[in-house]
Amino acid sequence: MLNKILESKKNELRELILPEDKKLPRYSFYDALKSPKRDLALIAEVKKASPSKGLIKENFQPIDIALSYEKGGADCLSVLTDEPFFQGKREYLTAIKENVKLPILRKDFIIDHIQIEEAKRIGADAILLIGEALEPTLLKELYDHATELRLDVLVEVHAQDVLESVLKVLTPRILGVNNRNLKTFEVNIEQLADMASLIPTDTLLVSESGLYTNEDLVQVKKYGAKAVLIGESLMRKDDQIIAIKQLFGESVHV
Ligand SMILES: O=P(O)(O)OC[C@@H](O)[C@@H](O)c1c[nH]c2ccccc12
Repeated sequence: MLNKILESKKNELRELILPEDKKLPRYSFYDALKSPKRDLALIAEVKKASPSKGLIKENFQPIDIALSYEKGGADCLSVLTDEPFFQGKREYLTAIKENVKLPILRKDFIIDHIQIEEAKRIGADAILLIGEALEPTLLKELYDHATELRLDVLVEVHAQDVLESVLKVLTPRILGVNNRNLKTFEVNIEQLADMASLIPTDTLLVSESGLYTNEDLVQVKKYGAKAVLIGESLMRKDDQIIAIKQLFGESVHV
């Protein structure tokens, strides 16, 4: 699946026209994760569909979802902009930026410098770079480019050997371990425990994907995660404010 997505992305980029720079406000993704509202920072994802789950949200209202995430005390947002596989749109990100004051991660498959410029113009505060999708040299070049544009970078890896090769070329300020294998879609939370000892002490560790319950959060925190990135389990609920509170084990009065 990952290879299929990357092939399609290459074709998409041939036709990419850069949007105008809307000069939207910028917020620090890193700072928000560094001083979270709870003992574990939350990056809440605005996600309509995925290749593994199909349509996740009927009657998808991206701005309403993002506003509820903000009210529920999310620290940052992640917004899918990939269209063919996740039914995302870059317009969703811009519309959310215009309505919500939280730092936003652009969730897409970035393989080229032009997408970094695009991310900045549409109002992203941070981008995602996936270790499994990029040669280490290109990963480093894209990382440096984003940093020059003052975008934060979430470097994501799934496998331990990929983590090792990434760490040879750079020390990311924020590192995400994706519990989901993007090739097989299998989820494994425990593998974070084995990888945690390899992560540099100054790097902020994010546990991504497949987190559904408060027990899951307690577990990844024990493994050293300082933040979690959650989409599906929040999106599936009718009320995202209640969904966040339940996930964090807080009492909900209805
Ligand atoms: O919906 P979940 O299982 O809570 O996962 C969210 C997020 O981690 C997932 O959407 C994701 C992680 N890495 C990605 C890379 C591309 C697209 C999507 C992703």
